Amino acid sequence: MKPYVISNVGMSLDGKLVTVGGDSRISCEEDLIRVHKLRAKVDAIMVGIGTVLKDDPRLTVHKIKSEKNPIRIVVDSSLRIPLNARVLNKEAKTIIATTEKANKEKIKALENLGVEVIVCGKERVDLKKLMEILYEKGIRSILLEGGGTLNWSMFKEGLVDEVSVYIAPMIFGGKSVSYVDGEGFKSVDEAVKLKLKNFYKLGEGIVLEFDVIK
Ligand SMILES: NC(=O)c1ccc[n+]([C@@H]2O[C@H](COP(=O)([O-])OP(=O)(O)OC[C@H]3O[C@@H](n4cnc5c(N)ncnc54)[C@H](O)[C@@H]3O)[C@@H](O)[C@H]2O)c1
Ligand SMILES: Nc1nc(=O)c(N)c(NC[C@H](O)[C@H](O)[C@H](O)COP(=O)(O)O)[nH]1
Repeated sequence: MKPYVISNVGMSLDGKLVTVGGDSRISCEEDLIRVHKLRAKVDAIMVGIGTVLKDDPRLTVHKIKSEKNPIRIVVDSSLRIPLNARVLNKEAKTIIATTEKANKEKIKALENLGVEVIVCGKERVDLKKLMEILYEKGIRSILLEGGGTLNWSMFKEGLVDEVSVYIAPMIFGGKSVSYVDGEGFKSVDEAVKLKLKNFYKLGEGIVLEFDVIK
């Protein structure tokens, strides 16, 4: 058994999550409210360490009123997370998923901050195993916020159930982080297939919502 996973991003029309210059101001204010309503509905929010290192996100519900904050999950193979990262603050519970490569002292330092460290995987975090562990902990829904590398692994492993994307009316061009990176599928047959279930204008952009066809 695994939690229900919703993948959400804000992306440019050409599918990028950030410009080649590292600027990721993509979602309009209305979309950020939509994202925080999503955050308020799920048990946990999950990102890769690349996102933490670039954005230093809080991963809490702060754009709308909410009684609780979801659990924050960071996938971080070699525990590169800085101890002063905002996602480690006291505003919500945080789980770091890492691998056997992780430095034991760093694990202790994180646990001293009240962070739960889950070791699962040798080189990279074993995401299938992680989903089972999180389900056993009572987590039934996860908002996967990216970035492109973690999104690839989650789609590749068939762990994503729903997709919602905000497409901003912008073209970034260049080779920067896209919605789903990684090695990619070789053929259309292998590609993840989606069923469009809703779409609507939001601010200057458009939101598309899909179910993943399993
Ligand atoms: N616009 C948006 O909606 C949005 C959302 C999230 C992130 N971003 C942007 O995306 C960029 C970060 O994306 P990224 O791809 O560099 O990093 P990422 O956030 O996807 O983190 C990837 C890292 O997670 C770790 N990891 C451990 N186990 C893994 C596994 N099994 N599979 C994959 N990764 C695993 C690895 O260290 C890997 O490098 C940043 O620039 C951020 O601003 C944008
Ligand atoms: N949906 C979305 N649209 C964006 O334009 C953007 N840059 C992100 N980025 C995802 C990142 O993980 C964090 O959502 C932001 O960096 C905000 O972080 P906060 O948790 O609000 O501090 N996500």
